Order: sequence, then structure tokens, then C-alpha cells
Amino acid sequence: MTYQPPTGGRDLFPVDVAQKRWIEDRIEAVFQRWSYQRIITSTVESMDTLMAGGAIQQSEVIELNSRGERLGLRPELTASIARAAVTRISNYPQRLYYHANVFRRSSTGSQGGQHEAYQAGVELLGASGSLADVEVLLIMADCLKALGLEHWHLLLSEASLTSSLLEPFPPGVRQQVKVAIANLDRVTLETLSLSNDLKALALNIMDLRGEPRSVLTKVSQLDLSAQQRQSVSSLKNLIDLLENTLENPPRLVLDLSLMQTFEYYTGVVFEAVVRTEHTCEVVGQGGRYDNLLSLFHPDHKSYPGVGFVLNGETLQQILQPHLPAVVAESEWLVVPINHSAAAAAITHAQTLRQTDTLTRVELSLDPSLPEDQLRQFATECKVANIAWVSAQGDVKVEKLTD
Ligand SMILES: N[C@@H](Cc1c[nH]c[nH+]1)C(=O)O
Repeated sequence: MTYQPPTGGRDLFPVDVAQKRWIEDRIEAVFQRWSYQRIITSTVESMDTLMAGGAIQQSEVIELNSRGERLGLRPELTASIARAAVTRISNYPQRLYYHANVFRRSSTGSQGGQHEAYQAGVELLGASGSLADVEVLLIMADCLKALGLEHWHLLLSEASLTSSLLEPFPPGVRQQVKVAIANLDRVTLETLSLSNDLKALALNIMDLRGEPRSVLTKVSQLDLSAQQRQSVSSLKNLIDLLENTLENPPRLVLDLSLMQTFEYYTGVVFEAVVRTEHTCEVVGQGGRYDNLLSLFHPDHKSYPGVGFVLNGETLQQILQPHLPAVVAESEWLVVPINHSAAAAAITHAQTLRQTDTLTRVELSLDPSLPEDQLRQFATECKVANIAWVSAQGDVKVEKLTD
């Protein structure tokens, strides 16, 4: 018998749940104001769905021991929603939102473990173009505002542009180059066996981060294909729209070396980053994935998609000082004054519960407890009133707090 959740798993106690709800309620209100509808997909999916045609590494997914069918726990929801949408939905665009737990493999614990996390996000399916991209970015900004987060950075990039810039690198070292660029790791770049031209190109790409307009100017000076020019111009369009529509705009950073955990992105990709006293935390991330839905469509019909998620635990940590530190207290403790008053006390408690506004009513479960002990218990638990109920149904109200 084990008494602990598995490594990386978490039990949420009432205060944690109250804090999680505080965050989710605010985010959900924003999603609904943008006319998104909630979708719930299965926690367990086939490995084929979860790996989204290889865009998600098998090593990220916790596989289940099942007979025959290869099943796993979802490490994210975009692939599941793409699967669900193409099999059941025929009218687009679709605006869907979710909040749910996800599971990823983590390296912590003696045999490695799972990491369970909470995400809230949206997927806008069947819409391409800058307007759809801006819509999801504005929703993310609205959510952060609703949570009271004012100072954050928006890191933007374009997945297809970055991968096409990396194409000249031999496939064998491309991933290492990509990681070295993302980590600003010049030392590793120097040690890779690359021609001087390729080293210079890698250093150039590493430099493509900073204030959007100056980065766009630098990119335009590279020798670009027509397709790459098209991506640069969509990025420029998006940045113009964002700057004209975001209230209290976050600091925008264009970072063409931004690396995403999943490989299904085909267009704009982004991260919302909050700088805390000691670190920078990614509170949300997302992007455009125009090839994902076709993987699941019976005729491989293609629909574009764009979305993002906010990371529950990270938000909870950052917002800690502003979150409820206690759970909601009971308004009433209903006490049967002796054993024969039990039925009358239950009836009175039910009457109190049936009022229009939510009233929290606790029943005292041990009629033999002395009055003083009950009063002390109620005061410690910040119960507002005690109702002392007799067998005849007479009620004496004692007010404890205002
Ligand atoms: N599913 C992605 C975020 C995302 C939502 N939509 C598009 N991207 C993640 O978990 O990081």
C-alpha cells in the first residue's frame, strides 16, 4: 500500500482548489465573453492521437498498460480537440475552450515520474489569417488582465520561417543548432562541425530577437525566398494589428529562435512571460497549426487552427499573494441540543439551505458535546451563527461574528 500520490502527482486540498477555481473562473468569464464554448475531451487517448503524427514525442507521453490498444494520458489538449472536431464538427469556424489536467513524463523521482498540470485554453478552428491570430492573442491578454497581471512580455515568432531559415543546416546537426540558437549558446555552435558560412548564418539567426521592427528589418536583409517574404509580411501585419488593438500593450519581443515543446506549429508561435523577482515564468503559450486537423480527418481534409493555453500552476505561484488564503466559511452551525432534537435540527438545517442565495450550513454531529466546546469550535472555524434546536423545533439563534 502506498500513501503518497505517484511522483509528480498532486493532491489538491480545499484552499488549493479555491485558488484554482479563482483563477479558472476569471479566465472562463473571458473565454465566454469572446463567445467560446467549452469542450471536454477524454483524459485517455490512443497514442496515435496523442503523438499527433510525431509532433509530440513519445517520451513526453505516459503510456498506459492496456490490452492490445496503445493508450496514453494526454500531455496537452490541442491534438485531442483536433481529433474530436474533425470527426464531429462540420461548420467552421469553431471557438472552443477548455480547462483540464494534463500529464507529462518528468525526469524527477527515482524511476522518473509523471507531472500533472492544469491548463486552460482556447482553440479557434477553421480560421486562417492575421485576424484569427490576433483574436487568440487578445483573448490571452484579456485573461492576464482579468487575473490582474499587468507586466508581461509577449514573445512572438513564426514556426515555418524559423524552420526554413534552418534548412541549410545538415539534418544531422539541425536540432543541435536549433537548441544552441534558442539557448544563445555560442560555445556549442563553435564546436559543431559546420562551414564558416553556416556558422555565420547560425549567429545571424541568433541575433533575430528583440524589438519587432528592428528584427523585421534584419530579417528582410537576409536572402529570402518568396515564401519566407510572405511569412515576414504576415508577421509584420500581425504586429501592426496587435499594437493598434492591445490595451496597455505588453512588451512585444520578436524572437525567431523561440522553441516550442511541440512540433505541430506552422505559423505564428508565442509565449506570455512574466518576470518575477528571481526568474522569468512562461504563463502561457500557443500558436497556429494548419496541418494538425488533416491528420485526423478521414479524407485528410485540412482546416487551419490557432490557440493557446495558460499554465495553472505557474499562475497560481505568481498570483499567490492575491489568491484566497482560506476556504469559504459556514454561515450556520445547527446544533441539536440533545439526542431527541436530531430530527428537528436536520429539518431546520434543510430550511436554511433552501434560501435563494447560497447559504453554507453545517450540522453538529455529536449532540452530547458541551455547549462551550461547540461555541469554541464554531468561533475557531469562523462560523457566523449557531442555531440551537430543541426536540420541539424551537430555535435559539446565537450570532458569533458580523
Ligand atoms: N497545446 C499547447 C498550447 C496550444 C494550444 N493551442 C495551440 N497551442 C501546449 O500545451 O503547450
